[in-house]
Amino acid sequence: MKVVLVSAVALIDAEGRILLAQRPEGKSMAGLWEFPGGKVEPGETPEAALIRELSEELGIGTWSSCLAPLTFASHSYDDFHLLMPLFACRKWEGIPQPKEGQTLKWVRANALAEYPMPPADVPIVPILRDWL
Ligand SMILES: Nc1nc2c([nH]c(=O)n2[C@@H]2O[C@H](COP(=O)(O)OP(=O)(O)OP(=O)(O)O)[C@@H](O)[C@H]2O)c(=O)[nH]1
Repeated sequence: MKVVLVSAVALIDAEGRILLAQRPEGKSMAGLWEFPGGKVEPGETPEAALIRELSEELGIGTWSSCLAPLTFASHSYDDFHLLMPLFACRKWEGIPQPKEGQTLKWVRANALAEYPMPPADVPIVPILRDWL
């Protein structure tokens, strides 16, 4: 089984809400809500991949020093095994914009369960809720 490393982040605003992005039509798992992030390229650190993805997907900037390791997902899909570190981040520059056709939503921790997420993300939700 191919292990795919994806770096993701819980961006947390001043009111303690978390940013979710809804996958657009035409992509795998369209309509599901996920944490911003994406695949780590060869030679890239998870932190660098996330900083790159946040710029590409949301048009915001952040720093490795502002990415705190929180938990991870390890989940077998049909065609690959996802290993996804999840960082927490409370500090960035700019305002998140949907630059890749996603829908963005700031969600309170206790409302996360109302947003259908990829199966890999489901065990993360209670961890995040307890931590916040
Ligand atoms: N960014 C992100 N990806 C996630 C989450 N949960 C989850 O299973 N994934 C999976 O991790 C992979 C992330 O890849 P990506 O963001 O770089 O690429 P992509 O959406 O174009 O994916 P694709 O290769 O399925 O079209 C996707 O297969 C996505 O479905 C999550 O919370 N955030």
